Amino acid sequence: MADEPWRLPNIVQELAAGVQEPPSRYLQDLAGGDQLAGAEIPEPIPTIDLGRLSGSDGADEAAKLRSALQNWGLFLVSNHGVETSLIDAVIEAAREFFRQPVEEKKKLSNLIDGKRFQIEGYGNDPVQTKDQILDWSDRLHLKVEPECDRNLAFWPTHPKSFRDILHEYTLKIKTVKNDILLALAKLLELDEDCLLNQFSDRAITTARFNYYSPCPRPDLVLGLKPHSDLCALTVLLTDKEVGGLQVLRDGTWYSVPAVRDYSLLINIGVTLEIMTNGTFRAPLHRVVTNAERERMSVAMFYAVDGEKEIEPVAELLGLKQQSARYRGIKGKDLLIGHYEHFSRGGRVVDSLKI
Ligand SMILES: O=C(O)CCC(=O)C(=O)O
Ligand SMILES: [Fe+2]
Repeated sequence: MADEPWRLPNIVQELAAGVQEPPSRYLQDLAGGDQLAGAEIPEPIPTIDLGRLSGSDGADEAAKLRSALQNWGLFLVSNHGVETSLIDAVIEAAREFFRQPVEEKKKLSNLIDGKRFQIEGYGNDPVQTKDQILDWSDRLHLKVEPECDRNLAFWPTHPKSFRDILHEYTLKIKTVKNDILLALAKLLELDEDCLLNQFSDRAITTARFNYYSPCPRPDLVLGLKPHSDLCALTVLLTDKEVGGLQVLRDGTWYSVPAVRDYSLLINIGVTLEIMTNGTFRAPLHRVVTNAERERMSVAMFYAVDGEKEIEPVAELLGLKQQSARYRGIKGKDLLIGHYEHFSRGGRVVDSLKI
């Protein structure tokens, strides 16, 4: 089956350089009158001061966080302690990587023998069915934690600083993730480390560098199809100048403006939706394309150990006297389910509801 040519999508950057019109496999079916241009967001995505949230006078920030989670499943954090110079360096290193000729990048291909898909490496997401609508983006996906499991063969050597910068960024963002998990547990009135403890030293963190080439038909083509992230939390660095991310609320796609001030965008993933028994919901989001400008983003995905059973946290069920609304599932099986649903634009978590 690996020999079926439809399973091997093009590198979009290559395609974009050579075609006037996107091939039919990239065109959305907009029969229902859906439009890709999103609605203007009615209020800004709340920005939470992470220093204050974690301190003793964090009540206002906690209230903001609660409302952001209820309304969007997304929030921004400022005062997070990650130096602006490091953030700039991450973006610049990613830009340098993507600026290389496609042939260079293909040396890190995510296709084994040019055929079989694996998660790590440079390329596209897997194609599951012949009629799957493809995304107008390329990405480099790397496992960064556990550190001893890094596959350095996939880590770029150009620019030369790439590996060191990603290593440092991994260390810094981890503290942000930890602070957020502590705050979320507090919000749920659980022991502070109740959520944090779900992540063992075998928990998997991946970094995904997304590159969206300019697309001649932004009215018909998506950069990334609707999905919810599979992990517990995503920490996203979005392009400072070019917007494109949209989030679904009450049936409407809202455009999330580009983040210009070094805040980090935090996105709840399905693992946390299950753990919190649906109290925090993983939002559906997608990325639209831009006719003139390239766009980039860097996502850090915090998942659990593949062998861990993901299920509603017992302490929470006890506290709220709730029964579990989701079936338990192992981290590695959630990953398999994720890609099956992803190809159809659905959420694996909906199949786990009791
Ligand atoms: O590019 C973006 O803004 C979002 C990327 C995203 O949703 C993802 O990588 O899961
Ligand atoms: Fe995402």
